[in-house]
Amino acid sequence: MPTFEKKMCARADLRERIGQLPKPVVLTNGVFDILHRGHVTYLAQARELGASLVVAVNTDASVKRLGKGDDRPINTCEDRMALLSALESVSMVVPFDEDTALEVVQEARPEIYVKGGDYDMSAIPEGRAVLAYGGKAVAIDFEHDRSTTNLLKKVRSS
Ligand SMILES: Nc1ncnc2c1ncn2[C@@H]1O[C@H](COP(=O)(O)OP(=O)(O)OP(=O)(O)O)[C@@H](O)[C@H]1O
Ligand SMILES: O=P(O)(O)O[C@@H]1O[C@H]([C@H](O)CO)[C@@H](O)[C@H](O)[C@@H]1O
Repeated sequence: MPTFEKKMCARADLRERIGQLPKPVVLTNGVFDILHRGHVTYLAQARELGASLVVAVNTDASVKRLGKGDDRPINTCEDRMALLSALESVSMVVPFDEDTALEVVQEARPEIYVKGGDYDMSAIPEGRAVLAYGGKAVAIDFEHDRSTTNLLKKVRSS
């Protein structure tokens, strides 16, 4: 097993493994179906806000429920987690099967919760939960105009 795959954490081990990470811990969540420059820039910026970055990744079943398309996700949860684990900015990845990452946030209690600038922190359950226990919720502005959906459109029209 490549060393980076050790960053992949089973959901059942989250509480124990998060306690071993340097603080402050930054946590974010998402689908990350086809990794692109917008994602990696955003993750590098998120990591800069703290000492460790944890990424909670939607399981394949939970991606299906988000309604991004019948053929999504393109990459399995295992593969999406492995790619994220290989990034220098990422300290740990964990899957989640719920509709939101609220339970992950409540279990991990990160000092800082981050999403891309397309989200209003006070309007999402994860952001509200972190603010309620005195943590920080930060929206990071988009730096590159990229999305998995647009990449797929490009591939399909070529
Ligand atoms: N271009 C971007 N710049 C900065 N952050 C981004 C960018 N694209 C996505 N993000 C952030 O990365 C996380 C995961 O995003 P997501 O997987 O939804 O990306 P996406 O490429 O927009 O996907 P999709 O097209 O499937 O909706 C989210 O927190 C989102 O806000
Ligand atoms: O990659 P996405 O589509 O940005 O990820 C989603 O984010 C949602 C957000 O945290 C608001 O709750 C989350 O609910 C959803 O499960 C995806 O992770």
